[in-house]
Amino acid sequence: MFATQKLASQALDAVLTGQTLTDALARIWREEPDLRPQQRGAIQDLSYGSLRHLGLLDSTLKQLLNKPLHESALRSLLLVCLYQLQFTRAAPYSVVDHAVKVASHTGTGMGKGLVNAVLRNFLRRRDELLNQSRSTPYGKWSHQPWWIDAMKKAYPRDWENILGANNTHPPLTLRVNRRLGSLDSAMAALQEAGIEARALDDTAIQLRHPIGVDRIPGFFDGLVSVQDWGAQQAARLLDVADGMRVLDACSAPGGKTGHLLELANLDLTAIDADTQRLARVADNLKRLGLSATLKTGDASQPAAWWDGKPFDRILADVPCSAAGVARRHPDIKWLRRAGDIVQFAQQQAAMLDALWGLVAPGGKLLYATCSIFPAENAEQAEAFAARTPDAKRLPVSLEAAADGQLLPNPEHDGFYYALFQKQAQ
Ligand SMILES: C[S@@+](CC[C@H](N)C(=O)[O-])C[C@H]1O[C@@H](n2cnc3c(N)ncnc32)[C@H](O)[C@@H]1O
Repeated sequence: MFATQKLASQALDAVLTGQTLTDALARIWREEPDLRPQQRGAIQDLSYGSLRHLGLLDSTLKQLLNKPLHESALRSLLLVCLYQLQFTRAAPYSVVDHAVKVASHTGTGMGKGLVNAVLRNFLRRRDELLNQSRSTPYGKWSHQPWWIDAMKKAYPRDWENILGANNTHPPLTLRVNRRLGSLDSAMAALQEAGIEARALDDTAIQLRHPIGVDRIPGFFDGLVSVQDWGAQQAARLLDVADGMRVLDACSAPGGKTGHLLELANLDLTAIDADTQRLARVADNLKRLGLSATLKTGDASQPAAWWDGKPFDRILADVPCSAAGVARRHPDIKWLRRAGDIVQFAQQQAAMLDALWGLVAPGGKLLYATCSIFPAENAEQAEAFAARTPDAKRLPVSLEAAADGQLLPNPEHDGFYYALFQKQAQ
């Protein structure tokens, strides 16, 4: 436990000083190549879990300290330990013993006594401390106050469900490749492998317990892909047919590119601004046995990569705050600033305007985000429709959300879709 506790604290500390959790963990895997898979799993569980419940843990730690703790490495260690004591089955004496040892190797090494006292005090006063922490929105919902306020304002009925859903473990959903099999064949393969699952519709299968892709039957042969149910709506809504010229303008890592190509024989161009991420589109298509033209490019500057031939369909799955997938990336809850939403919205508007010029008359553009902030979603779509006379807004036929806004729940992540058709002039 010594190594996992120490390295999870380092990952948490990196996020609290501004790094993404993905980058923080990647650095740890690089620097500690000898970690066993089980240890890696434990480090992930501890760092993800601590970030999920950070508001509660932080509020509790503040009560246990007589004065603010400026040594950030020590503070992160205590937060991870409180997470272990409250949310895992680790034996309390072992958590405390290891934490004291980690503290002697952490920062100035002066925190051993403090760690021991704080953790033992927590064990003695747990209920009283947690009740007090949960009496504030920050402690109760483990989100930044501006985020909580924004959700209350945007979703007066649903905000508590949304914040609660953001703190749960995300579901793992598969998309059946209908070119290579059927829902029934995929369900049968799962059953044979002893993996409990249920169908969400005629293509999506949710596993009861998330597992690694190496254990999913048919994954490496392209029979199924991992894709949230909410994300699976994009390719359906775009309504593609054989022979169409299609642009996937922000394509990496290629989840929706692959789905589009599974649904019809398309002349598809996949763009992404990030060349390294674009390589993942190539990998995904290879696994599925599908192909597209891949180009590194900026969706808001098509002059640099467009050949001048209009597209029948464009998917604009734009970069966004990712607030709808916060449970998959709990660091987002702490790294985002309110001003980021405004910046994302400006970038998205520029992309929409630039891409609209590439749509053929009668063609369609689907605007998509994995956000739940209205500035990136409904307000963005309304503003675009208002300033674009030849854009006709089409209804999105989503059972789960007539207005195109899916909110995170046990079945799917938070997503937004708005569909526009270009009117012939
Ligand atoms: C939401 S992700 C796309 C997910 C992808 N459509 C899928 O389903 O797998 C947004 C992508 O936009 C890319 N991106 C960011 N800025 C961009 C820009 N100016 N032009 C094109 N792509 C951009 C990012 O690199 C990222 O891969």
